[in-house]
Amino acid sequence: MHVLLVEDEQDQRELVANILEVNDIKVTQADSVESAIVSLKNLVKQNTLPDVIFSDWKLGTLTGISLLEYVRNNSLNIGFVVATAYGSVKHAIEAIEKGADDYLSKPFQSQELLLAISKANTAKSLREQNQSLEKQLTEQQNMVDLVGNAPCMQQVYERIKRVSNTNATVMITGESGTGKELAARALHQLSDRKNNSFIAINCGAIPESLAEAELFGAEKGAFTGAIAQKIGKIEAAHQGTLFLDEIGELPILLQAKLLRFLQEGVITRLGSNDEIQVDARVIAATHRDIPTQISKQEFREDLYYRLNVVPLRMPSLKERPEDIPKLILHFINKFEQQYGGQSAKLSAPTKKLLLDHDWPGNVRELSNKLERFVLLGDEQELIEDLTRQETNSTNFDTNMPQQNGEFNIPENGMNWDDFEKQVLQQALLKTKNNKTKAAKLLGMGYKQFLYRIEKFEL
Ligand SMILES: Nc1ncnc2c1ncn2[C@@H]1O[C@H](COP(=O)(O)OP(=O)(O)OP(=O)(O)O)[C@@H](O)[C@H]1O
Repeated sequence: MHVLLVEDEQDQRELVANILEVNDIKVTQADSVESAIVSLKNLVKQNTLPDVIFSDWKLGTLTGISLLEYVRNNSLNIGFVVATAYGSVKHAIEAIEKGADDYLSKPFQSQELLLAISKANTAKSLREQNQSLEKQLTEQQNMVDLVGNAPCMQQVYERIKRVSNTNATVMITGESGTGKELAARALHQLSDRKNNSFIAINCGAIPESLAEAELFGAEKGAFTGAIAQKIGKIEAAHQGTLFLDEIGELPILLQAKLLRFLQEGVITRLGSNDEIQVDARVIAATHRDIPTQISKQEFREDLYYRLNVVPLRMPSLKERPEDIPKLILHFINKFEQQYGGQSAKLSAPTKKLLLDHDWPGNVRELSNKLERFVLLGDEQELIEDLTRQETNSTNFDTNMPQQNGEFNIPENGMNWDDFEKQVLQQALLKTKNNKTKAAKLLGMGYKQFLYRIEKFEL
């Protein structure tokens, strides 16, 4: 332990220093508030702050309180003990009020001195622990949008924390609705770039003909309809984060241009020859299996390796059923606040249904269902919705490969895209092209359904 001892009477100071040193405590001595502050400044520079300051109350024309104020105002975490004259309770109270950890009335025994110093040292360590817990809490708070404590989610948080403050490219994989975008936002929030832009672009949602201008920008007149200069999403993310959602949908031509940006940090707007330096941290996400796309030559392998520097897999909701109760509470509170405070309560059997549900649409599906429940307050509707979905998923009256009411992958494999397209087509057929009903039939959000039927141009 290291103590800064402040006492203007030399005999007294040496006596106290002696007691401390005999007990293996390192002592730095000062004879006034001013010289104590000079010592502290030097110790701060050398990064060797004392653990405790033991200061006399009366120090020339000043008091130990001036030193205490200096320490606390400069947020120096040091234990502080004030030695007050015998019987001056007023001073003791003032010292404690101003943030001293303890006081000692003179004269004192050596054991009392050591005890007070040790108490102040403990108080300082507790403050240190508190600060570190608070810091962790703030970090957690920043990831507050991601709800869930399951071990697989803890691993996600751990990885997010570890890589957030680097510029490494992160490739987030996981089924639709597992929180890939939320994870990307958390990475941005926890980085030094947090005060700059977070620009998200869904590579699957822009028509191929406009994708280049969207990403890289375009000069006025670069193509028909380019009536003004357009700043692309990459440029807009300068000094911030660029989130490329559904990266697997990026047209192969643009994959080459994106690779160039990742390698050289420069872009060229459509219709221009000038190179523009852009400093953007790139995060990509996909629910598709990129290695399969690579084998079909739909995705560039070199781009994949450049993007997949840090892989982050978002677990499906099925993998973390223990988080469902927490998520239910979270969404009910969220939507109650959003739509004005009526209190929506779920009965135990409905909670059980939610727990047993398969959640093909993951957290997004849960969120959509609970939003509707809070809005309509109709528990029966929620129950019917959940049971209907279960029945539908086990009773395909279709020409799709199945046996005993259970879907089976044919021995010679199948084409997932064709399968998805067929399911979407059937949902539209069954609902006479009513997209809202078709989305509901598939347990999907309306937007998610639209995005998929646009993907297959249905
Ligand atoms: N862990 C979670 N905690 C709270 N909300 C979540 C969580 N995961 C997802 N959500 C919510 O679910 C919805 C979908 O999340 P998000 O858009 O991040 O998923 P995604 O994986 O990017 O989906 P997609 O692949 O379809 O784009 C959002 O409303 C989001 O707020």
